[in-house]
Amino acid sequence: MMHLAAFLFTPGSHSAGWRHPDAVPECDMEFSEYVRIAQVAERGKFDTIFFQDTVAVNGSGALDGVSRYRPSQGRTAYLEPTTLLAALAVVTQRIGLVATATTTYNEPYNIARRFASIDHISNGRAGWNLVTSQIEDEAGNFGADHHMLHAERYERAEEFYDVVAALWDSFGEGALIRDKASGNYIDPSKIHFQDHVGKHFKVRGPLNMARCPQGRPVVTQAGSSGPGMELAARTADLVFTAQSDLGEAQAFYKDLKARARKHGRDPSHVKIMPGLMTIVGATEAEAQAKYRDLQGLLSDENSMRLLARLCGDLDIFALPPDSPLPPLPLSNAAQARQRHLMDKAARENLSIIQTARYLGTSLGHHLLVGTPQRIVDTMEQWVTSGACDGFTLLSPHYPRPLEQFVDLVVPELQRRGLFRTDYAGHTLRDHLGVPVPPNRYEIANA
Ligand SMILES: Cc1cc2nc3c(=O)[nH]c(=O)nc-3n(C[C@H](O)[C@H](O)[C@H](O)COP(=O)(O)O)c2cc1C
Repeated sequence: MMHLAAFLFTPGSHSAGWRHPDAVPECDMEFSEYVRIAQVAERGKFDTIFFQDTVAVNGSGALDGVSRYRPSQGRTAYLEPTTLLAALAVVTQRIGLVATATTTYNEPYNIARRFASIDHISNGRAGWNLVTSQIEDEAGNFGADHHMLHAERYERAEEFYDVVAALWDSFGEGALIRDKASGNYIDPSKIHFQDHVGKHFKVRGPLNMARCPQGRPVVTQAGSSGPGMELAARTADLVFTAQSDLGEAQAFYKDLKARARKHGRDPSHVKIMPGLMTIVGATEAEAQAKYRDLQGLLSDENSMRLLARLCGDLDIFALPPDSPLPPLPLSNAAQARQRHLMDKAARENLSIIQTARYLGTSLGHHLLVGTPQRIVDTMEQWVTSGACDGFTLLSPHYPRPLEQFVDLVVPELQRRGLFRTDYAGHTLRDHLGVPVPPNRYEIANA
C-alpha cells in the first residue's frame, strides 16, 4: 500500500505559484486556511500533513549585500508549525501531524515535551521531522556568527535524538496512578531518570509527561548526505528525500534500507517518501495548459537568486545563463540539495537558467504534469520497482492543486488498489504500518 504525506510550505512550493488566480497566499498566516488544507488532505486519506520549518526568513541570504529581501519572494512568513499542529489536532480526526524542528537551534527536553504533548492532544498522530537546518541565516537568530559545520551538526543531531527518545521513555505504563483512596498519585518505580552526560548535552530527566499514545511520536528525517542517511537509517520511521530520476531513487532506496538493516532494524519500518509535485488535468492538453500558466508567472531573476543561494562563493550571475551548470562549491548548509541539482543538470544537460527554473518550479523535487492516469502510472512504477514507499506531495500553491490531487489522483490510486480507501487505524504509526517502540526501561525491568 502506498503512503502519502502532504508537504506544507505556504504559500506554495512553486516560487511564483502564489500569484496564480486560484492561489490563496494568505494561507501563510491565516489559520482558517491551514484548517482547510489539513481537512482536504484528511479527506484524501493521506497518512500525514508535514510542515517544513526554518528559524529564519527563507531566502534572506545577503546575495547583493544590500536588499536582504526581494519584493517578490514568497515563503518568508508563516505560523510556527508545532503550535499549528496542536491547533489542527482539534479540527482533524485521523490524519498524521508532522512538523519540522531543528536539532541545531533547540534543546532536547523542550522538543521531547512539545511533540509528546501534540501526541497526547491528537490521540497518537504526532511526528517530528528532525533536521539540522540548511539556512546559514538561522545562526544569527541564536547568538551564533556562523551556522554550525555539517559534521558537527549531525554529531549533535545524533545525540539530540538519543536524549529525546530516552526522555519519551521516562514514564512507564501505569506511572500515573491518581488513586484518591490511597492518596498515591504516581508509582515512582515506573518513572525513570536519564542522567545523560554527553559531548553536546547534559540532561537528567525524567520528562514531566506520561508516555505517549504512540509510545513515541513518529520520527522523520530528510538528510541525504552520508551522515544524513546514517541518522535517518538509525532513527527515522519516515524519510523525505529529493529524487527525480528513477534509477537514482532506486539506488538511494536500496542504500538506505541496507543501512537500516545494518542498524538492526526491519527495513520495512523505514518508509521512504520522495518529494513530488503534480500538475494534473482531465486531459494532457489541460494539464500542459495549467503548467504553462504557472511557468508564465515564474521570474528568471527570482529563480536565479534561489540557485545563487546554493552556489556558495561562485557568482552564478557572472556566467552566461545558457551555459552548462558548473560544479558548485559544496556549502556547509545544503550539500544534498546541491548534489541533487548537479546530478540532474549533468544527467539532463541543463543550462544554468534551466536548472534555476527547475528549482523555482518545484524546489528541486520531481515534477509530473499530466492526466490522473499518467501520473498514477509513474507513481505505481516507482513504488513497485523499489524506488520508494510513497510520496511527499508538494503543492505549487494552496488549496486548489491539493484539492485537484485529492479529487482526481487519489481515486485513481484507490481504483488500482494502490492506496487506502479509508483509514484502518487511528494513529500515525497505524497509517504508516510502523511499530510502537518498546520502552527501554520497562524491557530492562521485565
Ligand atoms: C522533502 C524535504 C523537506 C525538507 N524540509 C526541511 C525543513 O523543513 N527544514 C530544514 O531545515 N531542512 C529541510 N530539508 C533539508 C534536509 O533537512 C537536509 O538539511 C538537506 O536535505 C541536506 O541534507 P544533508 O545535510 O544530509 O546533506 C528538507 C529536505 C527534503 C528532501
